[in-house]
Amino acid sequence: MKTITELKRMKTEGSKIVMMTAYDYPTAAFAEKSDVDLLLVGDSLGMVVLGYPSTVYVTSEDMIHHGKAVRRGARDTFLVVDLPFGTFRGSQDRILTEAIRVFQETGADALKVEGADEVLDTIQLLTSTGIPVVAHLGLLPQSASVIGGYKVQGKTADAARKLLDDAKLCEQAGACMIVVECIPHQLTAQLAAAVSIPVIGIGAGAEADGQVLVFHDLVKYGDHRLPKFAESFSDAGAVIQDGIRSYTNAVRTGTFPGKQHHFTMKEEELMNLYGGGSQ
Ligand SMILES: Nc1nc(=O)c2c([nH]1)NC[C@@H]1CN(c3ccc(C(=O)N[C@@H](CCC(=O)O)C(=O)O)cc3)CN21
Ligand SMILES: CC(C)C(=O)C(=O)O
Ligand SMILES: [Mg+2]
Repeated sequence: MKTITELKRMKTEGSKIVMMTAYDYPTAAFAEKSDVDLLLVGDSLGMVVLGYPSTVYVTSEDMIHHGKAVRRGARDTFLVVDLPFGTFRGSQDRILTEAIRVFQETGADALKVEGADEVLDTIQLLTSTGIPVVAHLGLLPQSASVIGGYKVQGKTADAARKLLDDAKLCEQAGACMIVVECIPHQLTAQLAAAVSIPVIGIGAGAEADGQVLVFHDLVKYGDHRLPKFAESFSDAGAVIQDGIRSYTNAVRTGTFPGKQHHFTMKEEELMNLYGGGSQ
């Protein structure tokens, strides 16, 4: 497993860090086999797996349920789990109780929280408790209703300056990594240079220290529209559709099940059955 120290060295050496989301056991196992550096159990699971219209309906129970499955599939990959909407605000007691529960029950290596400002205290609190924290800046899906949708962030000099300040403050608060979402690529370059912790981008250009993509986007699994920044590297949706169509066809035309799928009763038992069985 890549440790934080190794991920930091990758940043310095300029070797790109590969991260993807996973929400279940087989996907996690595939990712580990494919030598993915970091796995994220994103709260995006609410949208791509559970069918909610946004991530705000996701609960800690959801994150724990999927986090445990991913951990079982990838025991040797650095695992980040999102803290869902509303769980890292409020009293320190409440935040700690929630975070400790998710951290312990999933066996995650780090937890991710969206935002800076008031969230900086959370980053500090969790880090000082012994929970590594990944910060998340730029487009914050949990605040989409406030921002007015999924829009590119940091496009003006003022907004960019604020994001640069936030990134430094997240590092100072103890964050071990930063995910930046939907920001101009030039700003990503500046951000990555401004902090010594890895900056992982999504919709943030090639200048980030690494990239993260949602699993369902990168293999095209589902009927959702791909965000503009996403790329699908295979067409799992089409393969799955084909498979299901072939299955329905085979059942209806009688080609499945075939002889090779049959279980067979011994001839002698069959005779007993026809003959009325034991007398
Ligand atoms: N399938 C999926 N992929 C993701 O990357 C993802 C989710 N879901 N759900 C949670 C968040 C939300 N994300 C999103 C979703 C959509 C856009 C999007 O549609 N953006 C516009 C650009 C907006 C602009 O130009 O200002 C686009 O056209 O892609 C961006 C981020 C990223 N995350
Ligand atoms: C888009 C990534 C960074 C995320 O937070 C998620 O998948 O929930
Ligand atoms: Mg998320």
